[in-house]
Amino acid sequence: MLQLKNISKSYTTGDFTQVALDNVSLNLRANEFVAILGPSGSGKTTSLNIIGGLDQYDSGDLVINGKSTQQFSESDWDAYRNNSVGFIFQSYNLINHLSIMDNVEMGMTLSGVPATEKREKARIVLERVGLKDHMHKKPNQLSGGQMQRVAIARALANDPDIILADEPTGALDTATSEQIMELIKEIAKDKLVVMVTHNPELAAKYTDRTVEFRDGRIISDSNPLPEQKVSSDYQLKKTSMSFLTALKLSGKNILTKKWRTTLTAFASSIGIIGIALILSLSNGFNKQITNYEAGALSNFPVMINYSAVSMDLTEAMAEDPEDTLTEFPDSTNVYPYDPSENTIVHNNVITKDYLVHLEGLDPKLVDGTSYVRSVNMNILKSDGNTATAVNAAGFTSFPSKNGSDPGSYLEKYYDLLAGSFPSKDTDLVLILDKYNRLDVATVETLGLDYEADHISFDEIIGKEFRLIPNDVYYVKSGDLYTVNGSASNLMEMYNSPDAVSVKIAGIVRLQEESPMSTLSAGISYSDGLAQNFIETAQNSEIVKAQEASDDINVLTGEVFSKTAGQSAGVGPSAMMPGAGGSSIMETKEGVLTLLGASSIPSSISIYPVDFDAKEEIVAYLDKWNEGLSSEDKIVYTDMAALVTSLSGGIMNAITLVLIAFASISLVVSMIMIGIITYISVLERTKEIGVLRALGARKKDITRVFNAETFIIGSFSGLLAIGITYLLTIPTNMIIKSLTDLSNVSLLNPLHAILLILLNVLLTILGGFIPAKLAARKNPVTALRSE
Ligand SMILES: Nc1ncnc2c1ncn2[C@@H]1O[C@H](COP(=O)(O)OP(=O)(O)OP(=O)(O)O)[C@@H](O)[C@H]1O
Repeated sequence: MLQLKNISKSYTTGDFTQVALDNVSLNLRANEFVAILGPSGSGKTTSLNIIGGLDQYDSGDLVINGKSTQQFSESDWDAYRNNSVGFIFQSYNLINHLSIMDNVEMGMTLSGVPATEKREKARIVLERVGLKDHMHKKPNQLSGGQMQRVAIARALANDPDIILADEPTGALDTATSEQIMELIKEIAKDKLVVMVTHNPELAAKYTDRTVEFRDGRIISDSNPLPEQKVSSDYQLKKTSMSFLTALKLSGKNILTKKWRTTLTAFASSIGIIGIALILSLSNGFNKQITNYEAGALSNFPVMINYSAVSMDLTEAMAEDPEDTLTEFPDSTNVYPYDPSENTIVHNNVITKDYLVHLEGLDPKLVDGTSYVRSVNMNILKSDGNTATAVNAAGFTSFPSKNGSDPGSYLEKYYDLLAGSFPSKDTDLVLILDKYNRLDVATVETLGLDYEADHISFDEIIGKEFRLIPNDVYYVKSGDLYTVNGSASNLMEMYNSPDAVSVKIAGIVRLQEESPMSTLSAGISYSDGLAQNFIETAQNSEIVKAQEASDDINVLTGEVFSKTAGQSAGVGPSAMMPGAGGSSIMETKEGVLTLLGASSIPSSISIYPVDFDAKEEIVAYLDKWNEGLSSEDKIVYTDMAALVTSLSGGIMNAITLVLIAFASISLVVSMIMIGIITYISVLERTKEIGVLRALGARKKDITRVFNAETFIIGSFSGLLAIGITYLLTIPTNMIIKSLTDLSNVSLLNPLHAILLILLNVLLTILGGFIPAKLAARKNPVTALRSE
């Protein structure tokens, strides 16, 4: 039971106001077939749209089953159209990209009818309209009459109380019109059917009642119904389109324009491809750097030198760290300052306790430790007849590890070219550079022909030197000690039973795949050898004599000119045997160290097993410094950290700049998506009208277009990532040929996922305004569009 009470409706276009309905009152029975007749422009369609809730009246009231609609909200109208009204249009208004079945189901989809029930109901109504065999076709595969049957099935599917038909046979031939009218008449048996028609014969033949309009007013009614009191029990079931339905709808629409979508997706993927490539390169380079750290740089030892840079380098480089001074002042004054206050060099005083602390370091973290000891080991070599002193300045000590074979570090990183790795303290190794070169000074030390073009390994393996203990090496003459010097004496010393024989056990070279070397080429000995020498030296006569004499150098007889604290004489350069000897000889401590009285090394290098171990080692070293005054701290140098913090920072900066550039194309693609969506809105205007007529809310329309941009965004994101993965192949080939680094371009899967999400978000944003515009479209105008 439907009542139109004094309904008026007018349309204003510019200054012109057209009254479409003028105070129309009409009572309709719950079960009758009403024809609305009248000349063109008399207000027939307007009244139908108002009855169907597609258009809203200006004044009056539409009463549905006794319930006034004056207070209806937009969603009430949406629900009313969906629950209670079925529309049949002259031009069918089917959604062309959906199958017949989907078209019929749409109203039920909007009201959330479960899938199986929906399918069953659609099947029943399609059978009823005689389209059982055409269910899976698309609308454009049907004849006009069949399409109108689909429209009737759609109107019936949700079992509404009211069917509104606007010239349903207007586009059909006479025979088909009759069939359709029969169908509608049959429907009208248990429903209210209101049909607008221009054809009085059809009206007379099929309908129960004719209402005639003219100039927006009813001029005749063949079977009027007096006003009746109806109690209101009218309930509405709200509609809502799930995002999945929106996706399905837009997905099917997109399938009808595959090429356009693909091209759009490709164009909008370009920005993401740019960013993905940049990220993959930067990620790859960072990985290379990390590998480099873990490989090459992990082999960089943590060094505890006599002097170290104690402050943050950057801070030290700023001339005025407190930022209190004016640059290039106009002042006529000079400002005195003490540069030592800003000193960045820290002197480490390594003590026995510190060495004990180092012993507590977990051996699993270290490959080896090497020490620089400033002791002058008395080394002689012999050609069989004469012995000569060897300048051991070029000798280095290779890293070794407590409790392991002396050669374990070398075995890990070096190839054995001849002989064997050192297995005892008296084994020396000869380290060659990657070209198998050896500097002539070392060749000479070995007693070989340094002018020769090449020297066979055989001539080197087994070369012998002898270490002469202080008590044999130095003789007392008067109050002083001298080297037991003449040539025959040297031979005698060489043959002394106390002399320790050391031999070149093997020739080694850094492994090709090994990280870079920090050991220099030349003769290298184990720290055990130096420790043994020092142990004997500590009890030697000359050491005891020097310890007893505070101011006289027992070797030269000179008076010490400096005390230890005063001089830089105990620094590493001065402590190097043979180098800077004059300076070291100026203090008692220096001379004692040189003679082997001190077991404290001047410098320690700890070789970590890997990069993580290095972090732990550094943390362990930091522990020592806790609570110590800055002077007493032992400052280490972590070369690897210095290198990596610089390279990592630069890499990140470059990445950011490049991403900023690539982002410009993202903005462009956003605008493009906006345009494409707008075009889609224009193309789908009719569909918007149909959906609104079926009860879709404005929100649902927005959702349909958001779903469309979601699909395009996901597709273009996936496309971008796919293309990026493909592009990394040639990129890597080019980088490999240019830099010899392999697999540099490497897209992090997490970045890939984030970029896809970003792209989806941006496309939805780009299409947001057109989607909102679509939702605002007036359903009546949308339905009229072609
Ligand atoms: N959206 C609109 N904007 C402006 N005027 C409108 C609008 N819709 C309808 N009208 C006007 O309202 C009047 C009634 O239109 P309506 O479509 O109801 O007529 P009708 O009787 O259905 O005509 P026809 O038989 O030609 O379809 C007409 O003069 C029409 O121009």
